[in-house]
Amino acid sequence: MTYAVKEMFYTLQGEGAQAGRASVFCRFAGCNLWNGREEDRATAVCTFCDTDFVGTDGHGGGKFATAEALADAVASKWPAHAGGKPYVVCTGGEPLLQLDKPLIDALHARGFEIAVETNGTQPAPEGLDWICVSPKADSEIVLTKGNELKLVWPQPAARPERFAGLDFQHFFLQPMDSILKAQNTKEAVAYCMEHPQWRLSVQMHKVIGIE
Ligand SMILES: C[S@@+](CC[C@H](N)C(=O)[O-])C[C@H]1O[C@@H](n2cnc3c(N)ncnc32)[C@H](O)[C@@H]1O
Ligand SMILES: Nc1nc2[nH]cc(C(=O)O)c2c(=O)[nH]1
Ligand code: SF4
Ligand SMILES: [Mg+2]
Repeated sequence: MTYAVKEMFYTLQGEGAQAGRASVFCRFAGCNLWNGREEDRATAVCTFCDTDFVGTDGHGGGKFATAEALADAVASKWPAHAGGKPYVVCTGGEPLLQLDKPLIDALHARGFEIAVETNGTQPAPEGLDWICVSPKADSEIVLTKGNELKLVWPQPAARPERFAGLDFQHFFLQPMDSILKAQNTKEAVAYCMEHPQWRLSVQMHKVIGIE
């Protein structure tokens, strides 16, 4: 299968329980909850996306004809002789529209631990090492277990209580980045203090100004 990748870069994971970890980000093109066009944002299922995932024209992006070719491109972003466990975060767009078993096998063969950032509406292939599900509005999630559930706050149609009983190791509230970010952060802090099952995820990369 051909993989469409918007961009690829080496940075620190900025969100959730793995925040601070050196990671290759592989941003797949396309999403099932928004077409990525600003004129259609208001009527999309997911209306607050902070990411351009349309096309394959970003830095390190492109169309990759095989899993081996894409895995080679990911591996080329990990610094030689870096030591540590190579880590790739598959995101998007919605990565589970494209990430499949051949790509998982090809990344594992190159020594990578594989994380995914997903909206939870697609089943996950076998073999992922870290699954972060971030539910959106009233979309139906089929991925009801994983490593972390990271809910963007506020979403009136997706309250934390709806997800608190699911089978995840970590539960995060992440303030929505919008003109109301300061207010959203205040509210998320208050919710976490009242419901200690939930922890705050600040988008660290935006605070410190890295990709
Ligand atoms: C751009 S999404 C791509 C992966 C997948 N489609 C998803 O939604 O999980 C990556 C992460 O950014 C979060 N996110 C998107 N827009 C955001 C915003 N405006 N403020 C805070 N987090 C946001 C998503 O909820 C998700 O956890
Ligand atoms: N540094 C950094 N950390 C991230 N964690 C999740 C991201 C995403 O867009 O999926 C992201 C991102 O875009 N940059
Ligand atoms: S589901 Fe993820 S990629 Fe799709 S529009 Fe929402 S935040 Fe963006
Ligand atoms: Mg991002």
